[in-house]
Parts: sequence; C-alpha cells; structure tokens
Amino acid sequence: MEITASHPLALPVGVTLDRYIMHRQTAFPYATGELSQLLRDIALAGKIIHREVNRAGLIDLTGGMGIQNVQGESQQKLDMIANIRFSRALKNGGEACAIISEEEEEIIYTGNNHAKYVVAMDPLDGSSNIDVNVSIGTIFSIYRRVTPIGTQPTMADFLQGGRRQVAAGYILYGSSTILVYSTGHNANGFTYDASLGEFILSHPDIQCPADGQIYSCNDGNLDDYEPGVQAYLSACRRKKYTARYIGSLVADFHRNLLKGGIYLYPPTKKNPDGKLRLLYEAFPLAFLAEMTGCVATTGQQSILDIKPDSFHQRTPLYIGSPVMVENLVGFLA
Ligand SMILES: O=P(O)(O)OC[C@H]1O[C@](O)(COP(=O)(O)O)[C@@H](O)[C@@H]1O
Ligand SMILES: [Mg+2]
Ligand SMILES: [Mg+2]
Repeated sequence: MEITASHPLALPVGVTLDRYIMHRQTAFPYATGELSQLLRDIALAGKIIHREVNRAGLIDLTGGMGIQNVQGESQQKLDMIANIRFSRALKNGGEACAIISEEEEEIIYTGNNHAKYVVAMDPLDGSSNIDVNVSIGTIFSIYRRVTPIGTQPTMADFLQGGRRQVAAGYILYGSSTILVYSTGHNANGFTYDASLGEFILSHPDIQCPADGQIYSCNDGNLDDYEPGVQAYLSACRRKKYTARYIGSLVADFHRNLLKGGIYLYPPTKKNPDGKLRLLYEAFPLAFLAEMTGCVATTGQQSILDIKPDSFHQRTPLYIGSPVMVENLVGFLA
C-alpha cells in the first residue's frame, strides 16, 4: 500500500504559532521581529504554566502563601509561580523593558532598557479556582514604550490608554490550553498540542456572535448591584437566558466570545469601582472584544476610552455580544 501525503498519518499538523507569527511579520515590511519574539516568549511561559497547572495537585502547588498582594487578596502559590515564570521569560527574551503585574505593586524592571515594549499582565486569572481544577488563565497587554529607548521605563509607558495597546491576549488553561491574541487586526486562537510542544491555529479570525442567551455574573452580589443591573438580570431570567459563571474572567469571556453572551462585573459595596483591574484585565479583553465584534463598557463609556491613572485601578466591566451589552446599557441609562 503506497503512503501518500493525504494518508491519515501524514496529514499536516496545522499552522503553528511560530509559523503564523513569521507569516504575519512578512505582511509588515517595517516589522523588526521584536513583537514577534515577545509573543513567543509569552507562549513559552504559557507552556510552562500549562505543565504546572496540569500537575498542580501532584507537586503541592495548590493553596495560599499566607501573604496578600497589592489588591489585598491572598496570593496563591500558582499566582506566584506564574508571576515568576512570565517575568523570567520576558526578562530573558529581551524584548520587554518593564512589566506591571497583578502580583507586584510596582514596576518590574527587566533590565532590557534597549527594548521597545512594556507588558501589563495578570499572571494567573481565576485564582479562586486554582485548587478545584476549574479553568484558569493568564491575561496580557503590550504597549510600545513612550520613553526613549535606552532609558529606564516609567509609569508613562503603562498609562497610555487602552487604544495604545499594540497587542493583547490571554491563555486559557482549561480542558485544553488555548492562546487567543490580537496585534490589532483580527483575533486568532491557538490550541496547545503538548505532544508536539506547539500552539496550533485552531480558531482563525474569531468573530463573536452579535447576540446571545448566556449571562455571566456573580449572583451572590445581586443585592449590591444598582437597580439597572438588577432589572437587566431579571429580564435575562424572564427570557429564560442561561446563567453561566465560572468565576474565572478569562474562561467566562472565552465561552461568551465563542457562543455569544455577556459577562458583568458591576460595582459592589465591597468594590465600588468594580473588582476587575483596568490595565491587565479590562483593557486587554476590551482590545480583543474590539477585534472580534464584541463590546466592552463601564456602562457609561467604552473601556478603551478610560484614562488610566494608576497601575492597579479597578473598573466596572460589561463585555460581550453587542446586542446584549447595548441592551444592558439601556437599562443603566
Ligand atoms: O469571586 P468573584 O467576586 O465573583 O470574582 C471572580 C472574578 O475575580 C477574578 O478571579 C479576578 O481575577 P484574579 O483571580 O486574577 O484576581 C476573575 O477572574 C473573576 O471573574
Ligand atoms: Mg484576574
Ligand atoms: Mg490574577
């Protein structure tokens, strides 16, 4: 029997992330490869965290550290491991001159002052789900620095505003591990094939359904929510929409992005400005939302139009299918 290229065992594995990045880079004659390398460094750290997440229960990576981060939240071991792994990959990769992380109060200087880019990151999103084997993620946002190359980066490099992001994305560690990112044109998803050690293009040019029937919010805070939000949620219930809330922003966003839906984290008594952080949760997902036809708002303005003034500031977040978000905004008006 002759084995041809179409034989099931000879079929192509698909487009790897590396090959996709290279291909995209050729589309931009002025591209110098630094952003491509930075994306590869993030993918590498993602592969390592994929490995740690998958064996967290076996190597005592579950549980807290007994210390609190700048948010006043107890830091989980995996929060810190992810923070170390991503910081190290960005330091060694040489393309990021500084990092803002959920797990550290101040700027992390990588020493790569020659580098053009800065990264804001949520190394491990959905920390409350780490110990219970529920999907968690990593969120990242990339800016071209505004301070001169060769100098020490400053706050200004990080507080440029969501529309100045040159790339953003997330890695979802779920039943499979998927990297979804955009460099400002469209958004693509790459599923990790651990047997090859490669991210493979699995979700090209993701487009969010204009409408949906899934709503995601912490119902336990219902009494805290403003009347407009409560009215919107009871309208969802009346319409027999499906309530789905994983408690990991990345996982809830990803599901709604593919199926159509809305994620809400309104202001609460505990978090009058909302819980989620602007620089490394809301801005990057709002950037992706813009590329996939979703909408991201505070209820009053587009998330991407917020003028940031501090590294760990919070914001209300309503994000998802445009018809649903506009409907919600109608209730808030
Ligand atoms: O437990 P709550 O109040 O519903 O909050 C859940 C939300 O908080 C987060 O866990 C915050 O992110 P971190 O886990 O990175 O701190 C989101 O992922 C999630 O959507
Ligand atoms: Mg988070
Ligand atoms: Mg986190």
